[in-house]
Amino acid sequence: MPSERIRVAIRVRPAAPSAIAWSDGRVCIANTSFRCDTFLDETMDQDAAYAASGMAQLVESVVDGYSSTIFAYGQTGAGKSHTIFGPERNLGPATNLHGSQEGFLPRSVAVLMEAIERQSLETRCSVRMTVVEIYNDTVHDLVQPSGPLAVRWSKDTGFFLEDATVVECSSYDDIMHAVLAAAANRVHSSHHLNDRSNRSHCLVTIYVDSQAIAGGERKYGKLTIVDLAGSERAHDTGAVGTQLKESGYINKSLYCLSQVILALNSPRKDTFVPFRDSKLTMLLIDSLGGRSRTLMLACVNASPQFARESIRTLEFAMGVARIRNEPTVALSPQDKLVRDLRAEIKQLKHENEYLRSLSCLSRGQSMPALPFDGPSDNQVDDGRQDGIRPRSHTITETSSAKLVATTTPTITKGHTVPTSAAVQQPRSNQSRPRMGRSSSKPLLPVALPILLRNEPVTSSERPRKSTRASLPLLARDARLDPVTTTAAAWDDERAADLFAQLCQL
Ligand SMILES: Nc1ncnc2c1ncn2[C@@H]1O[C@H](COP(=O)(O)OP(=O)(O)OP(=O)(O)O)[C@@H](O)[C@H]1O
Repeated sequence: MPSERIRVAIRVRPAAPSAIAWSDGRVCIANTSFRCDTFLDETMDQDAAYAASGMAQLVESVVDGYSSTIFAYGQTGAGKSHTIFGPERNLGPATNLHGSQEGFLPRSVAVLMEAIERQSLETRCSVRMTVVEIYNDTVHDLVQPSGPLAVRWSKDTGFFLEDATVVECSSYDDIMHAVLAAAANRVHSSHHLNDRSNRSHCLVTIYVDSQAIAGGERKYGKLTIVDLAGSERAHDTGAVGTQLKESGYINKSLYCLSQVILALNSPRKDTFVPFRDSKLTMLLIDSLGGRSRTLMLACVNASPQFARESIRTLEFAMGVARIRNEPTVALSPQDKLVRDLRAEIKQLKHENEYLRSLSCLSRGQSMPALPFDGPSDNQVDDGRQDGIRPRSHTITETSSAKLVATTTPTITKGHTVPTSAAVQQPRSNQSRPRMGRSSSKPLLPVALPILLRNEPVTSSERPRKSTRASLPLLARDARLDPVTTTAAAWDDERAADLFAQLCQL
């Protein structure tokens, strides 16, 4: 999957009067406007907000081995927990979700379990989950509360939680029971802006391991749903004592998050990204600039009283929206090694082929037959799933000769040649071949750069009309690599016809 930007949806908590307006793809608060992907206005219920957010597509890709993250950010009382968990928190069976006020989490679990069910005839999946909170910059298990959990680093898996309780689940109800029990253990308290304010960041992570029943690669998808604690100012909340201390930790970890986002948006590629500065940023490393597909819910209160805080939330969201992630399928180390080696072999074959053709050209010889005909279909790893991108264009056997001849320098099945910038001209003019009867122009210097660049032939570059006489002869040859074919035509009068054929297709 190509790299993709983190998407941002703005969720508005209703208030009357409202300070927030939306027009032409922009949100406007107190004369400040922001562009945004998705605007979930105050009239939308949870059903409509979930459908418009696009979260369901991210959740479904978890079954294919991708990581997806949704995180809710915003001022205290802006509706983060309402959006993620729903108002009542007495979550019912999946069938009751439609039309209810349940939040994004139960809806995502329902979508996930449906996707697993749909694939159950071909794919075997196992589901596990953890629920933790980060309170005062220490991580606590919410499934079986105990002492703080250590965050460790491993070369293979990145940051991970040591000894977190992992719950095996086989149904929607299993997951929701665990989530509910865990949510009840979360630290909360009351202040001026929220009767039930969460004092910690909560991370629900659902792991989906999948493998085709017929065998093959084992994939490790992951869905992370994060309800962040709200940014707050002691002046507004009236926090003192423990609450004030909690407030300090919340704001510090959100500040670390903003520093990570600032660094990720730096134009300098070597900018240090301070992921290690807080537990929150360590655990979100995959979701920000990593291999996850991520959606941010920027929660704002529509009341004019909170316009300043809402603007700060949206400024933060605009920074997040510039970050690009590289969604990647997570494989077992063995499967990953096999994939990488296949991709490397394929690349080396291409390079070898290209060097052989260059070497033949520079000696003025036709190119000997290649020892292989490109990787067979079941060997080809097109890299689409694990984010490996080929270094130059590739055309498959099914591509038409027209495409081959006019739009790309690449020709035979799965073979690739570098772009024209890398192509060298023959060293000596004397050794250059001449065009056939119909032209005295040397063929190669004219034809090769045209064939190897990624543009059609212009009218001034076309050979004279008479050189196009015997096109049918070369119709089949036009499917061949132009480097190979042109090289074969060094000492051959058919070269001009070949060139004409390629120009005409
Ligand atoms: N879209 C909405 N529609 C109706 N009520 C909402 C909406 N959003 C939030 N609320 C209500 O506003 C109150 C505060 O919301 P919530 O607890 O979700 O805020 P929060 O951002 O999670 O706050 P904190 O960071 O302090 O935990 C709740 O009573 C909630 O039901």
